[in-house]
Amino acid sequence: MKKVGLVGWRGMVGSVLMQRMRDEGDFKLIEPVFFTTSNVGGKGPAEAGGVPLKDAADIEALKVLDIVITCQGGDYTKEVFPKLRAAGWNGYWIDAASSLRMADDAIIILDPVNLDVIKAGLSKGVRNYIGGNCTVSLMLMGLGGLFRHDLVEWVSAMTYQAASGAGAQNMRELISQMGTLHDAVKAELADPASAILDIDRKVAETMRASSFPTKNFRNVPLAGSLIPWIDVPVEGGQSKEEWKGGAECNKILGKPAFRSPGSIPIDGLCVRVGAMRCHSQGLTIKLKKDVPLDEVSDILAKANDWVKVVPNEREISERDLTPAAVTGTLTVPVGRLHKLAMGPEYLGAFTCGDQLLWGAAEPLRRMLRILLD
Ligand SMILES: NC(=O)C1=CN([C@@H]2O[C@H](COP(=O)(O)OP(=O)(O)OC[C@H]3O[C@@H](n4cnc5c(N)ncnc54)[C@H](OP(=O)(O)O)[C@@H]3O)[C@@H](O)[C@H]2O)C=CC1
Ligand SMILES: N[C@@H](CC(=O)OP(=O)(O)O)C(=O)O
Repeated sequence: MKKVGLVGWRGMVGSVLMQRMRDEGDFKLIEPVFFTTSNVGGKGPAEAGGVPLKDAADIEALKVLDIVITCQGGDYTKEVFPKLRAAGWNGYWIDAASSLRMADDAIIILDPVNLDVIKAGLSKGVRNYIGGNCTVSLMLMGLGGLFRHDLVEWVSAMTYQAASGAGAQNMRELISQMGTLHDAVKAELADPASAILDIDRKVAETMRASSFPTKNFRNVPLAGSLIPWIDVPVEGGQSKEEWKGGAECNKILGKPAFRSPGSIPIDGLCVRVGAMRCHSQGLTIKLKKDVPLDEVSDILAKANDWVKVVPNEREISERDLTPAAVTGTLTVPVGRLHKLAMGPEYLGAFTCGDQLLWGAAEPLRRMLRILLD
């Protein structure tokens, strides 16, 4: 049995990964070894079999492993990965963090979309397999069929990203904000005769007050508002989250580097909204030719087992194409499919997916299974 080290297993992404591995029986196929950065010698999960947690910075302890899966974060990767390779370790490194994604000796993993790229990497001896950015992975899970059929000239993605993408503390803060807003107008809400503009004014005053809980969202409200910037600025007016759309999508698809000849232009604006853990995206897709809508639906629906085409009708879109419907599931609905006013090659679409499942944990455990097969 392969010895598999798990680092970051108790964090938010790690906990989702652990649950999925339990659900799919992955632990029966491996000898798991659990690590920690904060509690060496402490008690691991049930799967640790009573073996105390090992030090995640201990290169000697990591060196004996066949595979390391880490959800610990980029700082851990930057610190430990180079030392482990420098010590001669030749195992497989599977990572949720972005640090190594664009490295020449790393493959970005999303096997329902790029199993061919992963297999080519394995046969070339690539040892580093990195989960993609959540927004990118969810877009490709939804639209993979159009890319596979080489129908896409370019894509503009306007995103509606959940609090979970910013971390566990941000999810808590979003709920605190919601509660604080409700508390501020509780009495007025209970009185059907109260004026809505008074309620609105009080809500606005509350979210602008210095006492409003905003520490984790860089001192701005999210509940009742939105944040039109995600991650650090990069060149050309983009945020890094927006840059990842082009850079990572092309790499996942095995295309030339973003902005070089043969790559697919993918760009847009990334926005944080008050959803909990599902990222949504409104997409404008320039097709290479006028493909009839029924063909588009068919191509999308057949691309993988998780994508679900939602008919472009009001009730079913309101019900099925939302974070509330999708959260906690692996289903990636894609809908609002229609040709846009710009012309028959311009396709409008909307998709939504759980950013902790396909956006983070699921590609990692599936890569493990590919290595075990
Ligand atoms: N959040 C997201 O949406 C995505 C995150 N990622 C990547 O995954 C990495 C981890 O993200 P995420 O899981 O959100 O980070 P978390 O902050 O939830 O967990 C990271 C680590 O923090 C430590 N930790 C400290 N206090 C606690 C606590 N109270 N509960 C749980 N863990 C605690 C744990 O390490 P220890 O047990 O060693 O103390 C844990 O492994 C990110 O840095 C990013 O690189 C990738 C895709 C999406
Ligand atoms: N940046 C993403 C979450 C994330 O962790 O992305 P990445 O894995 O590319 O660092 C968000 O805020 O929604």
